[in-house]
Amino acid sequence: MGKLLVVGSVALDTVKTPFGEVTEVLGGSATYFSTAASYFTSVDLIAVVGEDFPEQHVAFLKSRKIDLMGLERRPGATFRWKGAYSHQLNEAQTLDTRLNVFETFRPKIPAQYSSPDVLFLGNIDPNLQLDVLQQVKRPALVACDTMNFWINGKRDALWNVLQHIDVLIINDGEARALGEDSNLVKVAKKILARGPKHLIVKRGEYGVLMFNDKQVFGAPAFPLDDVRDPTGAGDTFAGGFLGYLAATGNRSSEAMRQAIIFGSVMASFTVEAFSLDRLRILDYKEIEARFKEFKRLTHFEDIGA
Ligand SMILES: OC[C@H]1O[C@H](O)[C@H](O)[C@@H]1O
Repeated sequence: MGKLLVVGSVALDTVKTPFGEVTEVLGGSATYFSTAASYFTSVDLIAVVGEDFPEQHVAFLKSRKIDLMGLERRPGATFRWKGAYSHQLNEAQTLDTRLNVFETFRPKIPAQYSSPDVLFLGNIDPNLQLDVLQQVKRPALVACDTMNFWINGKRDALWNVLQHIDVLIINDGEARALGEDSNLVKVAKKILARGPKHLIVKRGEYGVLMFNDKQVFGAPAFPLDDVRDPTGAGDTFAGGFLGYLAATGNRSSEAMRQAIIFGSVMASFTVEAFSLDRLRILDYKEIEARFKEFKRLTHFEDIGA
């Protein structure tokens, strides 16, 4: 089982969707990512929280066997995010962001974490992503996320990061902004020419596309009776995807496709409830069962010669 290192945010979220609202619940990109990945492999987490971060959340992350040696607790308040969704549920409207201790976060990689098999650089300043890369022995697989704020504000630093990574995992809006084109196929060609071997484009309810120089693979989002809160779905996808690849150590195109489906399966559970509430009560048998349902959902016969 490979070691997976993640750097990103741990937050307290206040979220409103047409199906309810929650206040100051557990959130953050690294939280969703590491919880999803913990169903497949062992995870080391690098993040920062303030003095006010509830002990029960630490206990939850520990219960998932996530290594928290790299979870810094600093004087001040934990990062807070407030968002709302319309009936569309595809895009969050950010109502308030309080970076608090996250504003001065400078990830320090403990010696014990410095040789991961897989590294996920969550959505932080690209200069910090580069700094993390310099602190570790080059893992077999490096993936990263980003957002429009960095695409527009620190484009050169971001392109520099992309030269050093294997997989870029972003949503369709971010991909179009980075590739400066509305056509995702053209965007993928542009981005792949600049470094990453694979580009994964998350398209919310439309699923996900994976591009590399040989092929394109697509998976739908799993059709669900109840979608209550899409927060963290993309991070959960990345956690399932990289968790599975870290666990198997296999980088074949078959394994990459399975990983896409495991990522989609994990994201489909996250959106069924607010915060990490569905992931908290998930067991591996449910993950396998939904993986198999996915296979049935997307299977069709060849028309023959
Ligand atoms: O990526 C999801 C996270 O982004 C926002 O920053 C929230 O903290 C939320 O949990």
